[in-house]
Amino acid sequence: MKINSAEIIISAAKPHQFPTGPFPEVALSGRSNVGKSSFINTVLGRKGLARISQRPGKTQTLNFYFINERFHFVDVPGYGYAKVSKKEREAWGKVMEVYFQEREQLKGVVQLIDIRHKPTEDDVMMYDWLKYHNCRVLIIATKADKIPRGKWDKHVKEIKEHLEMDKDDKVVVFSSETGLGKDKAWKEMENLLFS
Ligand SMILES: Nc1nc2c(ncn2[C@@H]2O[C@H](COP(=O)(O)OP(=O)(O)OP(=O)(O)O)[C@@H](O)[C@H]2O)c(=O)[nH]1
Ligand SMILES: [Mg+2]
Repeated sequence: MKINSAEIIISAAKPHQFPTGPFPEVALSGRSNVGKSSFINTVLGRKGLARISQRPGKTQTLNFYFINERFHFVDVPGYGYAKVSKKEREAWGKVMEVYFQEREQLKGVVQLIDIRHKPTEDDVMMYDWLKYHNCRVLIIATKADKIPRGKWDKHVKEIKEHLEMDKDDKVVVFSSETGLGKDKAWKEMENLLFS
């Protein structure tokens, strides 16, 4: 996809701040530090657009990016970050629930998983929860530059098995470092957004 324009339009802390336009959107989900913001920057070819955290758990709002005046990317705070207080976690849980359950513009979720490790309990819970709510999910197996190419297939197979993935959901091997998988990721995201 050719990117003509990409800008952040709002960092929303509450549902009433979500943009109300008719544009379709995909949300990025995944553990803290897995590489969601990096993924956004890489696929858009905009280096500093989404902030890359030095400290995990930094993204504490739903960040809406408006692309080509046609669709949204939504950067969602990472789960599995222990240093956030229980109260904060619960408040966030509510915002997220409203978002994933009620957002009509949401056409699919891109869930990032670190290709090096088996999906964590949090990863499995998130995937199950999304499936329970009938979301279409694209799995991005990211940080592929960190393991040898010869191991990719085996790790992808493990991800599929651990998540007990739907036959219809796809896995794309990806690296924000090298740009590997960018075209495939776009093909699948366009499919979610526009079909
Ligand atoms: N080698 C390598 N490093 C990556 C890749 N993607 C992200 N990183 C690094 O992983 C760290 C976390 O990346 P972020 O994009 O900030 O992760 P995030 O999921 O947005 O994190 P939160 O916003 O805290 O949930 C950064 O140091 C990135 O440079 C990748 O594909 N390969
Ligand atoms: Mg982030």
